[in-house]
Amino acid sequence: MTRPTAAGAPRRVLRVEDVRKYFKARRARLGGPPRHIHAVDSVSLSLDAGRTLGIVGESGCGKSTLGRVILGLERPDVGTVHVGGAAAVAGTPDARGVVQAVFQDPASALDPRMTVRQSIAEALPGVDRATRDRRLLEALEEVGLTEEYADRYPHELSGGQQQRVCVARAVVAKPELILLDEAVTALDASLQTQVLELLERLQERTGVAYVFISHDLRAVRRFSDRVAVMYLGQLVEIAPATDFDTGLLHPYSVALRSTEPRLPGDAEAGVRRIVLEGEPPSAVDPPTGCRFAARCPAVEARCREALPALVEERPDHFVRCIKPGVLTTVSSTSSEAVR
Ligand SMILES: Nc1ncnc2c1ncn2[C@@H]1O[C@H](COP(=O)(O)OP(=O)(O)OP(=O)(O)O)[C@@H](O)[C@H]1O
Repeated sequence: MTRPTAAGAPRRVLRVEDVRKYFKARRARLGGPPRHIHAVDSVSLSLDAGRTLGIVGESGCGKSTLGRVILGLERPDVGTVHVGGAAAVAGTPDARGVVQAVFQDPASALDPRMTVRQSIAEALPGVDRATRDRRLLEALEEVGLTEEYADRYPHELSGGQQQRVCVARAVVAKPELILLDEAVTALDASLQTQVLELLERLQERTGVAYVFISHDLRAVRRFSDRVAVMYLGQLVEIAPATDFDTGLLHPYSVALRSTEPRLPGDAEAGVRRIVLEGEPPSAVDPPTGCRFAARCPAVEARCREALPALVEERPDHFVRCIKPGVLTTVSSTSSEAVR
């Protein structure tokens, strides 16, 4: 559900504009030139209230760094991030409370010396006690926990209950955007479903937007409205989640999608697995041209010459490739895949 503004247009709650985040890398040799890890490189995207943007890509492609920049925990070297309907700059006092986060490991996210009540109250600084208690109970109810959990310590809760407390702590300040960084990865399948359903209900009711970072492509596809695919610090594709099954256009996205484990009952006969050779190139001083060229099954000489732009190939579907759609996961014969 997208919450319309007074004028009827959707309310934008995240605007990432040409964000670059580089970290210093070790010099190749003593006295050699300084080198940088291009963790996030020229990423632009936006998100409206009530919508969910999934972010996927191999380990080290920059998903969490982008998340930390959105949260204001890292300052971008270039570019800006605006959060909330009032477009506060991430990391400034105006952005406080506008964005919250839920991370992978609830046990380490919760202070073992604090009760649930204390942990959640921390997210409401300066709020009087009566209001705080009321908001605490509302937040607990929101995540399906009763008042009796308020005075428990984290070790007295199951992993699923701990993650519910983390969600309650994230929602109690009524943020406009919540970053979910592998937020359900540590939970077993049925708990994952429960937490995702809880987040969906919350979104329908409040219009909160989610950025959902995950390695679990199945969960991303099911939970997100749009999916962004990152490779070596850059967006290579950003598309409606409905295009995720057979409509992906970048060879890397297609290969990534093809490695998703199939479950019994998946109606996907003819889907073939594309095994990528080699590791992603180093994020230190990445190659010119398409960053996926070294591993792309459909590479041509011109792919290495210049970095392709992110182009809108279909409505609301952007891809960074000079031959979009050259690879498909669905093949009419088991060997055909590269056209
Ligand atoms: N504080 C840091 N200092 C130096 N390098 C960093 C730092 N944080 C991240 N990096 C590097 O930036 C790149 C992107 O890392 P990031 O953690 O954002 O990737 P990721 O896609 O979230 O990976 P994963 O899925 O494994 O969490 C990697 O090369 C990583 O080593």
